[in-house]
Amino acid sequence: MNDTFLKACRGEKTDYTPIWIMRQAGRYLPEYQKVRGKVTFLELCKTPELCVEVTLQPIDILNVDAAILFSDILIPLEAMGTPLEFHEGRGPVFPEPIKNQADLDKLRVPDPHEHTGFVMDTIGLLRKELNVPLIGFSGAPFTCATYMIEGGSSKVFWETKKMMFTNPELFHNIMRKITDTTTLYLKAQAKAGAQALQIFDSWAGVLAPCDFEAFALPYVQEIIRDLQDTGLPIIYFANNGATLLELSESSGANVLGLDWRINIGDAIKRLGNVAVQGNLDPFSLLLPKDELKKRIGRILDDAKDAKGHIFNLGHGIHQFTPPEQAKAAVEFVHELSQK
Ligand SMILES: Cc1c2[nH]c(c1CCC(=O)O)Cc1[nH]c(c(CCC(=O)O)c1C)Cc1[nH]c(c(CCC(=O)O)c1C)Cc1[nH]c(c(C)c1CCC(=O)O)C2
Repeated sequence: MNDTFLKACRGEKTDYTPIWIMRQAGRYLPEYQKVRGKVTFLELCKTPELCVEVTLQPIDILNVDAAILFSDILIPLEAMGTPLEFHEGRGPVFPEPIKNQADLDKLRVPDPHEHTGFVMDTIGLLRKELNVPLIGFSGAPFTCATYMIEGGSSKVFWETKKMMFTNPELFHNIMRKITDTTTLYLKAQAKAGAQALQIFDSWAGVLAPCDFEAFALPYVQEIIRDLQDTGLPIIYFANNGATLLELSESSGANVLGLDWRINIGDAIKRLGNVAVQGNLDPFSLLLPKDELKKRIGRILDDAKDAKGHIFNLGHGIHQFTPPEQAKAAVEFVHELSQK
């Protein structure tokens, strides 16, 4: 069992810097495309045997030090009772976005086994196959709320911010229900066998620090507090969150994910007793190999004083990235960080 990733999460000494890649299972891999060609994305997410297959693909192909459950942050939201669709080229769509309290009242806090049993089944199956740790995950309540309020992806978050500022009570009621759902969902993943949990706050960076503190952070803090009895390391990734670093640390997470917009050494100087994960710009995988290697070396060097460093990209790998570049990056991290 390769436990380098878990050691780094806990801030323990490791023989080398572990690496995994956000969205490491996905469309940039022809092996994924082949499985995905036979089913829709949601069918894939709901078929444990196929989820196991695509979760394992990058472990073998890239030689990464951790696996991440194949699923999506929107799966538990659909389980709350709101229809979810994925449209080719447009991403996720919630055709019935939450507009008022009556819309919210129609949604439940789902039992994770009854409504998302396929996720727990996938975790159980994966643990029998894996020789690296398995990361479970969810979205953070704010990021989840944006999808349910906007009805899908957004650039300006008009509906979300309008609700925050003109009907904060409804906004907080939505956050309450998503938080209760998320806590139960992550606890169930821990019980099913996940060995670390990552909370993705992809859109946290669109908030002013004061609004992040008032509308988003308390719910993340609550989830992390309620997960303490699982004993699992928790990774909190607030994308575009360089201005939110100190607040993010107060989430109580063991590890903070960093995007590429901040120098990792500067981030570490601002933080206390927390490990960091990141932070190579996903697009720098397109650099010629010698330059890619130099960049990786610089990040490893800048992170040398970290309480623990897990190498990763600063956000998900782009779908047109050549897989051999990702493979080379993993090799460079392992080679350059060898103690
Ligand atoms: C915001 C968000 C989503 N999903 C996720 C986030 C947070 C991370 C981030 O900020 O990138 C998280 C996610 N989505 C997926 C995983 C699987 C595990 C892994 O990282 O390998 C994880 C961890 C699979 C997926 N989730 C999705 C795909 C592509 C679906 C396909 O095969 O067509 C995959 C592999 C679809 C998805 N799912 C989501 C969107 C916006 C989209 C469409 C955009 C796109 O197509 O890239 C919501």
